[in-house]
Amino acid sequence: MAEPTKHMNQTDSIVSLKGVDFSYAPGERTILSGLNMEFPRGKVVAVMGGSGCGKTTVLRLIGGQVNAQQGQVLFEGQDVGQMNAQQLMAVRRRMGMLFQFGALFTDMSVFENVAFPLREHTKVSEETLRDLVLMKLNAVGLRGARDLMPSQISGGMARRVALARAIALDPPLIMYDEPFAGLDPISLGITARLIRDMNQALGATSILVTHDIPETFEIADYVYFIANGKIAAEGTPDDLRASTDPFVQQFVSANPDGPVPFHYPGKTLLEDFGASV
Ligand SMILES: Nc1ncnc2c1ncn2[C@@H]1O[C@H](COP(=O)(O)OP(=O)(O)OP(=O)(O)O)[C@@H](O)[C@H]1O
Repeated sequence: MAEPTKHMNQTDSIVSLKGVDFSYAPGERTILSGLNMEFPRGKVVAVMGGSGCGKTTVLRLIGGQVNAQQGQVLFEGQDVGQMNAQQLMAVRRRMGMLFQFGALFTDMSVFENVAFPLREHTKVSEETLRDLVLMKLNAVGLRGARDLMPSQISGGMARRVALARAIALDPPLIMYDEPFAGLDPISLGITARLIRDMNQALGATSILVTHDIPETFEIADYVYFIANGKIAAEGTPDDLRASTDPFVQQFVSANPDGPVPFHYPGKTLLEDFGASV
């Protein structure tokens, strides 16, 4: 197993997880156990791993939607788990979030979707708001689509609108939960490139929860693999491609079986069918 955070600059992380233990309810399965992660400013960091390993849970911990039972989740040096509702609201303004499938408000135009966080959280004039929204839409190539409704645009375009909305308040941290899910290969490539470019343009830090190895390795500076509640492997995409660790190999080569088993634990074939195959 890799040593935690061995390549990371711990002194300038926007988010740090330190010895985090988490389960959804007392006595329930431990999802994360003694987890240490660093998310350095300015970087794109991917969080990968098998289905149900706790990737989205990491984002929820950072956003303060759930709290660790042990350890600390630091955002800009402050423990998110210790914040009151008002402090949480203030820090969430500094976190852009692109949810799984990037759901848009279906009864609002593309323009109004991107304007929403600005209207909610700022008191800018209509004129400034218009300029800000058009700038964000321009950045994702959809300035011309401002008056369309979500039902009139493709899935790939919707994802880009959701991205423009996530960055509307110029957050220093952007979290993406499965940003590539359900996209065709071209939209997928465009979205990946936009995530990288937005990070650069905003001087932000991006956390990317995803299953898509090729796109992720193309744009991430650093990758964590979670398994069994811990960091099973970590490194730059080049480190991981060169790794001989069977766990990393299974993911990088997309093998269905390996250290991460294909079968959910249960009865043996012999017990279920009375025969071994
Ligand atoms: N609200 C909840 N209450 C109880 N258990 C939950 C809750 N949300 C998630 N879980 C469980 O916690 C585990 C981790 O879930 P999580 O969504 O973080 O996984 P993930 O790695 O993001 O999975 P996927 O890649 O399939 O989206 C899963 O086993 C899931 O069933």
